[in-house]
Amino acid sequence: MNAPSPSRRPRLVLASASPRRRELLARLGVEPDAIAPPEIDETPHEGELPRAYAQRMALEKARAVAGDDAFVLAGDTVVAAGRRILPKAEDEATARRCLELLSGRRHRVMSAIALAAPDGSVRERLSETQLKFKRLSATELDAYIAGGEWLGKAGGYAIQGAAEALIPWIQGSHSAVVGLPLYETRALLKAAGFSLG
Ligand SMILES: Cc1cn([C@H]2C[C@H](O)[C@@H](COP(=O)(O)OP(=O)(O)OP(=O)(O)O)O2)c(=O)[nH]c1=O
Repeated sequence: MNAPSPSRRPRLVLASASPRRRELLARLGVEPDAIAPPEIDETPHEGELPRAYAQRMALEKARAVAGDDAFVLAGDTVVAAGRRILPKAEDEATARRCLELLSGRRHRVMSAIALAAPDGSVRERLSETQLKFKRLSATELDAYIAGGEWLGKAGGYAIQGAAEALIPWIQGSHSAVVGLPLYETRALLKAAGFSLG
């Protein structure tokens, strides 16, 4: 293992542009030594299933960020309606289409994490959560869209905001839906030698 950093633990780079991942990591008492947004092609492969896609993305993000002497942590959160991978909503029309699809039904959120070690080895975990959206009326849908919280979110919603009031049922991990499954992340970091209490 590496020489201990001044914080007396291995160096850690968070390979993510997402402020939410940083905030969630802070809840484990971990402040990354550096943050490096990964630059990768996030296009799903033809016929790729949501779980495999989330795992591939987390792995590619971790590998895309050079670790030199540091561990690199990356995550990927995918909203799946059956075998379909819902897009990250970058415009209103996409968010609306996603929410119309999710309205009144159950869906899954796959949240994958990957931790690359300085020696090149990678540990991975996956968290799968099921959620149900209430059946959204046109007024509810319009109000949610007007709120703008969908921007940049997989599946066009953010459970950490107003959308939680539209979700009567969840089975799995709330933090995984927001972007970093805390239980799995803690386990991976501990297995890699981080002391997290
Ligand atoms: C479903 C859902 C997704 N999201 C977010 C989490 C992720 O940021 C985003 C899914 O996109 P990701 O590709 O997982 O992450 P990102 O592009 O935001 O950040 P990076 O790749 O740099 O780490 O959707 C929420 O914040 N709340 C939710 O309820």
